[in-house]
Amino acid sequence: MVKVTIFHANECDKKKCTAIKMWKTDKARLVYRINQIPHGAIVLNPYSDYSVSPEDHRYVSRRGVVGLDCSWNKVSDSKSFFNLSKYHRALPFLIATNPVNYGKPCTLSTSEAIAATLYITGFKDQAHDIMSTFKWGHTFLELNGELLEAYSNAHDGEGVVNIQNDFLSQYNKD
Ligand SMILES: C[S@@+](CC[C@H](N)C(=O)[O-])C[C@H]1O[C@@H](n2cnc3c(N)ncnc32)[C@H](O)[C@@H]1O
Repeated sequence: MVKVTIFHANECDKKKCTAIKMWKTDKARLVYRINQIPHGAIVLNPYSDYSVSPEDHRYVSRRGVVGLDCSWNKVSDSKSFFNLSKYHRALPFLIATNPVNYGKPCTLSTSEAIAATLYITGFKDQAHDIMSTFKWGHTFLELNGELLEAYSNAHDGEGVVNIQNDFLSQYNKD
């Protein structure tokens, strides 16, 4: 089982916060201090130049994955948080299905971002288990199913980005 940690910035509407729901259902540990973040874990940073890929399997399995649950309005102020880990990663193109950002590309909830990371790095059962907590969770895995599967079969980050770019150029043609 992959260790899932979420740094909670206390900026959310608690009723809608997917991190709190993951904590309540024992799917994640919530932390409020930076020194509680496990060293060497993969930190999910939408602005990273490096993509999550199957090559991260080893780090995810040994050290876990970390999300930053903060407001999207403040996420660009969080560079110092994201720079804490050498292993910060962005997710490739995926579409959110959570009620707050339904249909938006790349603006995923913390739970969607963590589930997608687990899926791509080879922990598919845990990804399904996390999404099963949310009414809309199965839609996230279904709508993004082909892309997630293709990303999970890539060799490395470059391979993931190539799959994303091929998909987007095809999509823009149609
Ligand atoms: C900005 S918070 C918003 C949380 C939202 N309030 C909730 O309840 O889930 C979402 C977090 O998920 C991760 N995340 C979302 N989309 C991502 C992406 N495209 N690439 C990398 N991480 C992403 C990041 O850790 C980001 O800080």
